[in-house]
Amino acid sequence: MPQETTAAPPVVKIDGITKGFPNRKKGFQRIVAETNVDIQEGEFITIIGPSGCGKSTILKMLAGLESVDEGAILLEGEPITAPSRQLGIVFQQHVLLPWMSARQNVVFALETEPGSTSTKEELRERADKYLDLVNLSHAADQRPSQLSGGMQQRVGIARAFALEPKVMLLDEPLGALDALTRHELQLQLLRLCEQQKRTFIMVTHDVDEALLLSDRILVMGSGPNAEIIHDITVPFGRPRDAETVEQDAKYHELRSFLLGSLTSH
Ligand SMILES: Nc1ncnc2c1ncn2[C@@H]1O[C@H](COP(=O)(O)OP(=O)(O)OP(=O)(O)O)[C@@H](O)[C@H]1O
Repeated sequence: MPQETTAAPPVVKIDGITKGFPNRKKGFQRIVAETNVDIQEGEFITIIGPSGCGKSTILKMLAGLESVDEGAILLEGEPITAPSRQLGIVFQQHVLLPWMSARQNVVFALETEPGSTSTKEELRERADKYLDLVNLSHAADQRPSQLSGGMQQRVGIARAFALEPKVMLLDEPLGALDALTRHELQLQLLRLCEQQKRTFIMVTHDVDEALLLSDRILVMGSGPNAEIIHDITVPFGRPRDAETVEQDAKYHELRSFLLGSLTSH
């Protein structure tokens, strides 16, 4: 008898979605063409594409912050129609409460989580665990004004991760940082993601960041009515380190391919 192999059901299924917006000249303009993607639990997916092609729009639909026009996005088989605690978001810029310390900012997010039954002490421990994971234990008692931009971003990342969502959505999470801080945080994010074994969907403009962090890279063509033109499996094993990845011939091949596909559209 032939053995039947059944793939695990995807944690996220983007099932025939399209999306457009009202447009002053045309009445309505479709921004995202019909899109189908299956994402397995534990995968790190990156979406790249030319400016304005609809990357953030797709992420907002995944977050339940924007509705789909056609099709559906399913999280473990259930349509995403509103934000939920299963879907964490890290934006380019974090709004931290300026009168609270780094730790209090994380604890506050945990306290306001619906249905939380944890004690103050447990929440504080969880906050400290995630601040430690982003190397910020030493700054836990400092307020945002006492922290650098990179440190503030790390508090934002710790806060989102501490909520322990099933899927973490990252919209240009390191986009506002200088090159050196950005590279440091890429390495930290790589370690954090490999430890966490969660599902990640990230939007970035940075091809190197995409190659370092992802298992799959979805390349969008230019809009309007943009489609995913490539779905690339990144061939580097895990755990990864930047030096080994950057020395791999396949890295340079993929990098040129990705840069070429971004500039040719
Ligand atoms: N709420 C909205 N109303 C009208 N048009 C919108 C809305 N949100 C996005 N758009 C339009 O949809 C298109 C895609 O926007 P989106 O922000 O998703 O692109 P992007 O690929 O993330 O761009 P970038 O790389 O520059 O951040 C743009 O033309 C934008 O003006």
